[in-house]
Amino acid sequence: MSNVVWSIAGSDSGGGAGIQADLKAMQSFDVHACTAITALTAQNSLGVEAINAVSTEVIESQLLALEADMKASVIKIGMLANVQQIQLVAEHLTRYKSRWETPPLVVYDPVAIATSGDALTEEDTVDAIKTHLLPLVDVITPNTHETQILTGVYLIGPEAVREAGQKLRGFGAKAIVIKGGHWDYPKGYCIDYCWYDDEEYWLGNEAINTPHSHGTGCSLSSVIAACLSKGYPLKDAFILGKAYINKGLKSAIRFGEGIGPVAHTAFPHQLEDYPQVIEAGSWLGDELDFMVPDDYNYAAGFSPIDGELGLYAVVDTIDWVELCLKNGVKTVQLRVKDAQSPTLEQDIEKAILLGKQYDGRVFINDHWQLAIKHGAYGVHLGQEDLNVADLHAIQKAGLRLGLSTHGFYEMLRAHNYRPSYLAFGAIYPTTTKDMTGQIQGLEKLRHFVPLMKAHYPTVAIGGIDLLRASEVAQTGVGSVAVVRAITEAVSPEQAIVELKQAIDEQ
Ligand SMILES: Cc1ncc(COP(=O)(O)OP(=O)(O)O)c(N)n1
Ligand SMILES: Cc1ncsc1CCOP(=O)(O)O
Ligand SMILES: [Mg+2]
Repeated sequence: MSNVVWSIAGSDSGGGAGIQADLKAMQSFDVHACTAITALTAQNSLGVEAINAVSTEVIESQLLALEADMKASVIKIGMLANVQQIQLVAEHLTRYKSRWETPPLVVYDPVAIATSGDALTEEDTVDAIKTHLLPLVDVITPNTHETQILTGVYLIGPEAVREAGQKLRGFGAKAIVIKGGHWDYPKGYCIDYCWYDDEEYWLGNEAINTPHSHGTGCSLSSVIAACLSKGYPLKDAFILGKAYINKGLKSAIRFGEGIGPVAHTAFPHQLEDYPQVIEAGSWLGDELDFMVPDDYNYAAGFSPIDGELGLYAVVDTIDWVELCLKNGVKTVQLRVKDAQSPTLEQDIEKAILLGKQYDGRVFINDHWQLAIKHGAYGVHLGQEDLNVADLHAIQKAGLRLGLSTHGFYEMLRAHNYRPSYLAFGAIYPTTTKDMTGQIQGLEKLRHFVPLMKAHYPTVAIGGIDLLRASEVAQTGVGSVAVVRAITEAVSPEQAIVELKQAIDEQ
């Protein structure tokens, strides 16, 4: 995918919102932003004095120039000043979607200007948006006010938010992000909602108390567009957008007499800036009336691990466990995927004993009941296991808990459980496990590590061989987990020595 993103939006002479905000936000996420300007607004920190719509001819000339040479992977749309502009943009999007070899994703932030020219309050404008534009939109990002204008639903609680989302889908938008910045429910919190592919995602954090929030909507949707262009799934783009805005609000300052703009900083690497993933049973989940499942079983705060995990061998037999421990691997996981294996329990028991004999940390994958029964050092679980494993029992037995994460949403979900370590993957393609659509790459690992390293031991896994081990270790990740780099090596003993050298483990 190309990292070219277009912003079709209005210029804000005050530099805080519109095209100006879009360019800064996209720059922070390292994509190239092109623009097609729809209106020249005259505004400052005190308000909008005029909206000077650009003619459809001039907009079209910008779009044609970009199309000829700099096609976008994602197109972000902001202010459209009148029905003619909406129709023109819809016509062009229709062509891009049907003719381009890689059709662009469309992110639409329906801007309602609050003073003169109130773009979204004209009935024919709203009708044109619903009829012409929304069927072409992949992600719509309205705030509370814009959601109410487009759907007629007043957002008085989570059910109303879901209903509004459903209406927007009914108009054709494929995915919905409803921004809760003006919602104040529960009091003092900012809650945002995302829906796509039949799943809903809720994020929340304490509201950040600043008047200087001009341009947050434009910036959030621009970050979402940039992250989609970089290949992040929407739930991760949503998280990163929120974290970027939170970080920007904390350092926002005024430049005129009125409301200052949200600050544009950089990729958010402080966990404190990130929102919470809201799950059923949590305090925020209760406030939002989320249904708590019958087998609800939440526990947080698992036994800590002293230091980093270093070279981490993930193997499927007792012989491999023994070979690794004997050759100085200090972290080993027994990963038996055949739950019907007749020797399962005896293998787990033996692996745990070997761990004690060689003073190694032996984790058991999946089979947490047997891990507890035989007193393992720890268990490793996936995200789906969080819904079914008895986390209380694992915690009470003092076992360490390692959790898999594939992206930023899962990372924050895992953080709700305060596990003993976090694994991130798959870094590269692998043949050991089907990781289709979940390859993270080194760039995302470079963001994961600084974000989580201060809070957890970190592990990178997936497709890591001897050649790649040092570039992975250079990200600062505390552990490199491998299967084939050891089990398919000509000399596994030699591979262990070389892998340890590559990750600089003494
Ligand atoms: C260190 C480490 N990281 C990730 C995984 C994957 O675990 P999971 O998501 O539970 O998938 P399976 O391994 O069960 O297929 C792991 N095992 N170890
Ligand atoms: C279990 C697992 N989880 C994510 S990738 C992976 C397999 C890693 O195997 P390899 O090191 O052979 O690529
Ligand atoms: Mg597992």
